[in-house]
Amino acid sequence: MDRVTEQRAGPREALTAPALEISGLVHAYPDGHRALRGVDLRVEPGERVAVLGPNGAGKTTLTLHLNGVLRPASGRLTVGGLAVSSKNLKEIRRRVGLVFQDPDDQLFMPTVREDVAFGPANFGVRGSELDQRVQEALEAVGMTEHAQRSPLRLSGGQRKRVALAAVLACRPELLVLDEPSANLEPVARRELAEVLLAVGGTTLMVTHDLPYALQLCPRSVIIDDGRVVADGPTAELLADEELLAQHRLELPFGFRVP
Ligand SMILES: Nc1ncnc2c1ncn2[C@@H]1O[C@H](COP(=O)(O)OP(=O)(O)OP(=O)(O)O)[C@@H](O)[C@H]1O
Repeated sequence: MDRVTEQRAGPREALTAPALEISGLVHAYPDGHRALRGVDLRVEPGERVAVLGPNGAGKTTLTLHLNGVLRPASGRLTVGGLAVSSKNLKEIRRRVGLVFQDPDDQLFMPTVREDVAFGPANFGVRGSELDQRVQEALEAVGMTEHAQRSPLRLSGGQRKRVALAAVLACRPELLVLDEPSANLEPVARRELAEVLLAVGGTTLMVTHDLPYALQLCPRSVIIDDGRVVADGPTAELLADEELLAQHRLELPFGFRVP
């Protein structure tokens, strides 16, 4: 590991389960490629953590383990103290809300409302509670007035908001976002940042957008070649030019970490 900066001061509460704990996670794809080579990561409740790293580092592979889409070759993951395993999969999927990079992978119902209701309905939420969850999630992302429209007719930024609302309506304990700012125009990118800051909660955000990581996530981890190579305050990691260069990370031209 190039560098590990301990972000949290003081003794840890031994009795409080971490929001996410990953130890020794190894993943090999069927062709034998080892995309994760022993990842360790602990995220406390309420933390917002950016996952940074070059193309092919293993970031998406990591996120797909968090709700059991991929199974590890070895290692262990827990979410709120519960092991990610086939017997716990339903509860793990209730706890972990994964927002994919491309909202088209997530939205498939005739209307926005039905898309946002789909997840909680699938977890058994019905009637007035379902209505309330849908309404709250649409309000949180500023899409209430579009509830009856087809997701197909929305802009890319609006579709991203609906995909986020669909996950928020499930009230996940851990929100996982894969490239939330990708393909967004500057205004939509800023508006989504405002939504994410207002939503709060424990969040893991994979991104190549380093200023976005700085704005939204006090802590970042850098993954390269299937391993965590740095973990610390985002401002400190992004101010370390040598560290960034070593892992093919680059701030936009002229951007200075305040
Ligand atoms: N289905 C697959 N079969 C074999 N190898 C794969 C598969 N999917 C991904 N890989 C490989 O695993 C490694 C990690 O890929 P992953 O998509 O997790 O990286 P990433 O960090 O998310 O990259 P990017 O920033 O480009 O999205 C890469 O070398 C990739 O080629």
